[in-house]
This record gives sequence, C-alpha cells and structure tokens, in this order.
Amino acid sequence: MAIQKKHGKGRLDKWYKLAKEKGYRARAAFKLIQLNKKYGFLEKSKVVLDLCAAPGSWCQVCAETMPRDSIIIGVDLAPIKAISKVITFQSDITTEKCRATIRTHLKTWKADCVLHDGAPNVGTAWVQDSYNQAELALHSLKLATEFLVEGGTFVTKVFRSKDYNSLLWVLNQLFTKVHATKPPSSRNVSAEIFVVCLGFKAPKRIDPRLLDPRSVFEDLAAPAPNNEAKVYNPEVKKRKREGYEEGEYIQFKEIAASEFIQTTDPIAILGQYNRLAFDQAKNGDVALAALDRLPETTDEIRLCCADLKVLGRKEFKLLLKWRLRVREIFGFPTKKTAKTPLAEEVAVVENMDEELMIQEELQRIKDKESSKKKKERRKENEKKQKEIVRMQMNMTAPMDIGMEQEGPMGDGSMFRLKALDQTDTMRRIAKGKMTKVVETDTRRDRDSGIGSSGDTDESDDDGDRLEQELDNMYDDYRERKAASDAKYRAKKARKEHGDDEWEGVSASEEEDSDDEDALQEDSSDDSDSEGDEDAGKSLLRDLDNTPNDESGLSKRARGFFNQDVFQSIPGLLDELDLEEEEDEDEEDEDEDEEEEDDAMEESDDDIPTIEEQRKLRKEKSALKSKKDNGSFEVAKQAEEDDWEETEKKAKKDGKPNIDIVTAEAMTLAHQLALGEKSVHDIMDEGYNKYAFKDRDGLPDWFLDDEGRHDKPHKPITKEAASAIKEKLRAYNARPIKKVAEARARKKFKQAQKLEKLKKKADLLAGDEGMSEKEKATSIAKLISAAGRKKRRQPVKVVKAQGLNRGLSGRPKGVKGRYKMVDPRMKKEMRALKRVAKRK
Ligand SMILES: C[S@@+](CC[C@H](N)C(=O)[O-])C[C@H]1O[C@@H](n2cnc3c(N)ncnc32)[C@H](O)[C@@H]1O
Repeated sequence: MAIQKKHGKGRLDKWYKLAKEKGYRARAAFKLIQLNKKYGFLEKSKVVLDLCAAPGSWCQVCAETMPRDSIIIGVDLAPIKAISKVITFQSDITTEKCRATIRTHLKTWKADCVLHDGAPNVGTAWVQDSYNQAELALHSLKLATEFLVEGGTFVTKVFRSKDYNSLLWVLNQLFTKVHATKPPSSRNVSAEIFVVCLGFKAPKRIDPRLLDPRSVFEDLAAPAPNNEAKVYNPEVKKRKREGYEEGEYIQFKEIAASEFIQTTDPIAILGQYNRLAFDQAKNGDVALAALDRLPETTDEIRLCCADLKVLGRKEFKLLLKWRLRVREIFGFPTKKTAKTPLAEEVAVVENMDEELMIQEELQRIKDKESSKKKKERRKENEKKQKEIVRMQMNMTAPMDIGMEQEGPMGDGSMFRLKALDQTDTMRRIAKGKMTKVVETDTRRDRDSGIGSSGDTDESDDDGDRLEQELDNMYDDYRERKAASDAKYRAKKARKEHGDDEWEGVSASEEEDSDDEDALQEDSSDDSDSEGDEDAGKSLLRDLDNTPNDESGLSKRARGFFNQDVFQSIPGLLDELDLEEEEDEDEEDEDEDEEEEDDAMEESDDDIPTIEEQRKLRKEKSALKSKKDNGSFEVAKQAEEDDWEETEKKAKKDGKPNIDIVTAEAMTLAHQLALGEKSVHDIMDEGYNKYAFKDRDGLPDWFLDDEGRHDKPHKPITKEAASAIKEKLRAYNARPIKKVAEARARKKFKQAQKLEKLKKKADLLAGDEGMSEKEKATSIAKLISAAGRKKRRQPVKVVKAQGLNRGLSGRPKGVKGRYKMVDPRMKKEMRALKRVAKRK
C-alpha cells in the first residue's frame, strides 16, 4: 500500500478536494458522514453536542442530516465561524465553565448524540500525544454522561495506544454496544480511530474513578511481555497490535552477547532484544572478548545474534545450546554441574525442551479448538443467513430463526415452544383462541396419559413440527390471498356456505353423515377422542345453517338438478330435492318412492359397497322424518339463506330458476333430455376412482391442491360448448348497466306522463259543463301537447370580456343555459362563416 505524504500536497487528497467542492470547512466532514452512514445516529437525533468542533465541518454535516429545528451545539478552544442553525461558543471542554455553558444552552434538554473529534496539540512525543488524546476523550465522555439521554450515542476519536484498551473498557461499562472503526476518509498513516458507542445505559450513579484519567489509565498494570511466545513460537504472527509498551520508546535494542551467557533469564533477552552484540566497549569486556574468540562462537551463531527478530525456533534453540556450552566452559553452573546451588537457573535451562514440547502441544490443542469453534460459528452464521433469506422470501416464519438455540425457549426448558408448536397451538394462541387451546390440550392429556404424550415418539417430533409449520404457513398464505383477492374471498365464502361443486359422493361426506348418525344415537359417549373431534365438528356444523343434505349433494349440485330440464325425469327430483317434495301431494310421493326403491334395487348390482346401500336407506329415513316434521325446516332454510342464495333461488313456477353456465352441465342436460343418460348413470359416475380416496390426516394444503386435479373429466359435446359460447355472447351483448338504467328511467317517466294524461282526460270526460265535442277536442289537444317535444332553450353565448373576463361561475344577469366564449374566437368564427358564404 502506498503511504500518503503527511505534509504539503500529500494532504490534499480526494477527500480534501471533495470537501472543497461540497463547501465543508474540513475534510473531517466525511469521517462523520461515513460513520453516520454505517450506524445512522444523526437522522434520529434532535439534539447534538459537538465537542471540539472547530472549524465546524461536523456541525455542517449535522445541520444537513438531522431533522429540521434540531438543536446543534458546537464548542472548541478555537473560534468557530457562525453556521446557520448551530449554536457555537469558545471554551475548553475539560473545564467546569464549559460544562456550565453547555447546561445554559441545553436548558432541560438532553442530547441524543455527543460527538467528539478533539485532538490536543499534537507534535510532542508520541506517548504524550496519545495519552492526551485518551485523556481528552475521557473528558468528553464525562460531559457525555452528564448530557446524554438514555439510549443516546457517543462518538469519539482515539489513538491506538496502551490507553486504548482501558478507554474501551470504560466505554463498555457505559454503553450497550461499542464499535471501533476507521472510516475510509481517515488517513491510513494516522493512528486515529473512531469509537461509536450506542445505547447509553444512563446509570443513576457513576463511580468517579471510572471517569478519572489517573485511575483509568494508570491503575491498570500493563501485562508482562510474553517473551516465551516470541522465542518458542516466533513464526506465529501477532495480529493484535497494542502500540508501544510503557517505557519502551526505542525501536532497536541490543545487548552484549556476554550478558546473554550470564543471565538467568535467556528467554527474556531473546524475546526483547534485536541483537546480541560482540562489539568491544572502550574499556573492554573480558568475558565478551573471550566469548568472541571461542571456537563455539561460530559464524552461524554470530549471524543469529546479528538479528534476533528474524530468527525461527531452530535458531533460538541453537543460541540456547551455545549459551549452555559456553557456560560450561566458563564454569557457570549448568544442569550437568549443578549438583549444588543455583537450582533456579538450572531448572530454566533443563526444562527447555520439555517445556517447549508442552507449550507446543498446548498451542496445538488450543489452535485446533479455536479453529473448530470458528468453523462451527461460521456454519451457524451461514445457516442463520440462509434462514433470513428464506424468511425474506416468505418461505419460512420468523419464529423459526434462533429456535435452535438453548435458552428460555430451548429444548427441555419450561417455555419450550417446539412442542407447543406441534399441536397447532401457537397459531391458535396467536389468534386469541385460548379456550380451544385449553380444550385440545386437556383432551390430549386425557388420551395419552399425563406426561407420557410428549416423550413417547421423539423421532416424530421434527416431522410433526415441520408438518405443523407447513400447515400454519399454508393458512397464512390463504389469509394473505384472501385479503388481496376478491374472487378468492367469494369462493371462500361460498365454501363456508357449503356451496361447493359436486364431485360425487365422497368418502368424507359419507363419514360425516355416519358420524352425525352416530352422534344422534349415542351423544353421551365421549370417551373416544375421535368421537370428541366429531362432536366438535358437528357443533360447528350446527351453527352453519347450510345442512349438507342427506342426498350427499352440495347446494350447488342440488340447485343444478332443480333446473327445468331435470324436472321431467322421474325419480330424480324425489331423490335429490327433498324440499320440493313438500308441496307435492301424497300420491305423487308414494309413486316417487316406489320408483326410487326400484331404482335402488336396479342399481344394487352396480353399487359395490354395503355402505352405500346403508346410506341410501338413511336418506330414505331422513326423507320420511322430514315429511313428518312438516315444512318447518324448509322455511327455516329459505329464511336463513343469504342474499346471493335468495337471488339464485328466485323461483319460477315454484321451482328454482338456475342457469346452466358450464359446457359440462349443458352436455349433461342434453344427454338427459335426449335419453342418452339416466339418473342411474349419473349416480354411477359419482363412484369414480377419486371418490373413495383416503383423505384422513392429510394436510389442508395438500387436499386443496389435490382438489383441483382429482376430478373426473366430464365429457362435453361440441354443441354444448357452442351453446354456452352463444349464451355468453348474449350476456356480453347486453347493454351496460348505466344505459339500461337510463332506458328504464325514460320508460318510467313516460309511464308517469301517461298516467297524468289519463287523469286529466278522465277529468275532462267527467266534466258535465262541456259538450262531447268540446271534450274530444280538448283531450286531443292534451294528447298532441304531450306528444310534442319540449323545445330546448337555446344556449346563450356570453363574451368573456369586461366584467366577465376570468369569471368563474354564472355571469350576472344571465338565465338558462349559457356558454362563455373568447370574443376573438367569436369574431374569427364569424369571419370564417362570412368567407365560407362568399365562396
Ligand atoms: C480535528 S479538529 C476538529 C475538527 C472538527 N470535528 C470539524 O469537523 O471541523 C480538533 C479540534 O479539537 C480542538 N480541541 C483540542 N483540545 C480541546 C479542548 N481541550 N477543548 C476544546 N477543544 C479542543 C482543537 O481546537 C481542534 O479545533
């Protein structure tokens, strides 16, 4: 990376130019812009305190970005040129006076955001500079703790130094989130970084030591340098830079090689120094001279000593061995000679290899562990990311995310939602149907024995949950669709009224009717859970006043068979429309029943199941009971039908007037009319491969989708198709509603006129004072006057000039119809007419 020049033209980088272009007073403006882009704290702030604001570019950014009428206060040691909508004053932020001035400006307000971009007079020693910076940041933090609102944001500039970590620790105590970042516009050569602290905790009492530079920066002892790591693992690069060590301001350090031989802590020397020197001082060092001349001090050893910072573990080992040998030669105690004193030193040297091995082993295990953890974390993050994407695409519900984590909702916890979710209870709770939830749960308990249900089939847990989730998602999808699609709403409403298309007698319908019977027979038997469920269903059915009639047909199907075309077919009506039969006399009924019985006997061969026979028998008995009860139910049914139904059922000659709207129906009608098909054929067709499908326990979404396709294809003839087409064309050819209404109005008015005329003529005719001739002439006059068209009043043309110029509304003194015209246009029109006449 190319290093930018710190002085002269090098400073005038793109941000400098951009700042000039945009009218910002300093390039620093972009630092705030970039920080705000990342964390978005300015848009939601109404009060901002900018500490160390001169020349004022941050204030400019605030004024631009914050909502209108926000309060911005800028303070600096240096004067700040006035900025509109910004209060500025000159003060030292470390003083009590500054604090008081801010208080007078803010009155009772609290700041949503405190910014600090202060830089003390830099240019002295680096350590001093960085310390001053950290101290200044701490002072600004002190002001922030006083003026920030709870949950507010504090942004400060700091330099990376040994004080940085202490400062960060303090910030972490006071804010919920602390982010250290370096915006792109901050120069790479600058050690500055910005710390954005979000969510001020606003503690009631803050320990004064927390904001005291002396205790914050000095109390914490600097950690001892890890020289072992440097020597045993020199290849491992250090990622975390901590700045300069306390008291260590020299970059290059060297020590006499003899010191290395004599020391009891050779590792410290190898870790801290850059070079082991053999250079002789003026007075001379005997030990060093001897060392220099030793044959053990080979060229390789000299080379290693020349730059310790580039050595690897092998080289360090070499130096340590060399040191031991020299110590032996010089007579210093070593592990071989050390039978007596200086056990401490011997121990260090002795354990070198073993320790090295242990260290290595430890390091390896640690590395392995951390890489494993990292991998797991990454996997987890990827999974979560995928979940989020799935959720954004409406493929999953938000509650799935994070469910895998243990916690109040995790496995085995009291509030575990996973198990609850399996029972569809979550959705019901969300809909507020608590009573049902309780009912279902107690029932479950009763069924399975308390405490046993959850544990019996652990392996099915996830499958069940998945199915439940799918069901819930499908319900949501349907609700969403219903909300946006009027057609779908109408369809749903029809469904709720039991007005489905007839797809033959389905297994489920049979079951339903069986269940109902069973309930009637033994309503008290509720020990069986299925029976309970059915009871629940039948309860709902009672409220829904659209009985699924005993013939097993939907309303729509019944309506279909009520059409005129089917009336002539003997037996069909009796079987399908029970209400109609109420009006017929007893004889007819008996005949019909006989026919029905015959039909049943005839079709016995065709019907494969005994169940069906039972069903037909039930139908018959139901029919009889209805007859016994009289017309009560029919009347009730008619009363409770909705307007749509009433309209549909508008009766013609006591029979419903239902239109044939599909080609299938038309084909069927033709076939029935021509005798190509009988009622038995129709019944027979009801038993198709789809009719007895087992739909038990299948999810709604699956049944709905299946329902669209598992229908027998009914044949249609060309004639029927064209007849329907013709019919539709006739429908489309009808005048639109407005025209029809206008025509009806006209007719109505004419009828009213005629009525009036009649009355007048009657009066004239009854006038005894008039002769017959007179009467006749006056009536003739009346009639001719009525027949005469009223002359429409001509439109009066009014010039839009003088008082009428630009007038909106009726001009003064004008009655009747009028039209405002431009006088020039009028003239021009006249002229045109004149010219045309002349031609
Ligand atoms: C980098 S400048 C700030 C730039 C400013 N954010 C802007 O956008 O224009 C640093 C400022 O800190 C101010 N400063 C340093 N120590 C201060 C103190 N104790 N009180 C007030 N201001 C101080 C300096 O006067 C200097 O103007």
